[in-house]
Amino acid sequence: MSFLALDIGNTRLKWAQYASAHPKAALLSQGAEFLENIDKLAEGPWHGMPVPKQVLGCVVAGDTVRRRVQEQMEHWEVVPQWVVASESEAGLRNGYDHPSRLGADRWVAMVGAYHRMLSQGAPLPMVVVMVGTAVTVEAVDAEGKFLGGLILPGHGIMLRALESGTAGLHVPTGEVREFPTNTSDALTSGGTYAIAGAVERMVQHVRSHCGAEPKCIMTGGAGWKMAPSMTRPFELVDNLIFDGLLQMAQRRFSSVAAS
Ligand SMILES: Nc1ncnc2c1ncn2[C@@H]1O[C@H](COP(=O)(O)OP(=O)(O)O)[C@@H](O)[C@H]1O
Ligand SMILES: CC(C)(COP(=O)(O)O)[C@@H](O)C(=O)NCCC(=O)O
Ligand SMILES: [K+]
Repeated sequence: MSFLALDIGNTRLKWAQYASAHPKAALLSQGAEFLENIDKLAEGPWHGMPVPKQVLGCVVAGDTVRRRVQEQMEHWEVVPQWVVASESEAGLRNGYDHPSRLGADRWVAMVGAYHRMLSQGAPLPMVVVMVGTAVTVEAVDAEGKFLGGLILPGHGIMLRALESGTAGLHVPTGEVREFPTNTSDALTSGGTYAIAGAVERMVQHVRSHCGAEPKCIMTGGAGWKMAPSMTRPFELVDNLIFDGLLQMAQRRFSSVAAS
């Protein structure tokens, strides 16, 4: 009866198995694999897993990776569904010029964030930050309209770009400091505050556009690294994408999920 949620980013595949396709369903098992290890899912972490009844995922790592993951599910005879961002789904409306060109992970994370915010009280505008390979900073109004968002390089990409574009920046990872006094700390702090600064600008944009203080919510594999350096309180959520996939799955599979 179980439901398998998949979040395939540019660095890692994250998976979570739930008792059913419902936001309140019990989490049965979960894991994460770097993309170089995804060809061993069936013989590794997924070996002996009860056959899921439904699979819903989002993938931004390209068609080859998606096919490699599908191969790991062939013995299950379940047809996975992959989210494509649309004009509207699960209470969200998509303000992108070309809605389907919005990264599926961004769309799903916003759905998760929106329902989380609604469950906590009166509707508020939101800033949704996802810190993964790349960093995305989304603006959503209190009615669930995605207004637009920023894409920035993540920590790793920023460091690699600086290393490859200069002669003198090959140093170990440093600490975040207000006034860095060595190259390692200068690089680490520069990247962290570049992200924090971009987020702060988006908070200002949302506040003046919506006329209300936004709820700020952050997720992604490197979210914990950013949390202490933000200029305002952020709710750090383990995986907004799984929350969003459960919301979408409940609506997409409702007739079967009820049985
Ligand atoms: N235990 C960890 N394993 C992998 N990446 C981690 C870990 N902790 C932090 N990270 C950071 O998180 C980023 C990957 O986050 P993730 O959400 O998996 O990205 P994506 O969704 O783009 O694949 C990496 O850039 C890495 O710096
Ligand atoms: C922005 C992203 C690269 C983020 O990827 P991630 O860091 O999650 O691996 C991904 O959402 C993507 O490829 N988006 C398509 C372009 C867009 O959203 O405009
Ligand atoms: K991601």
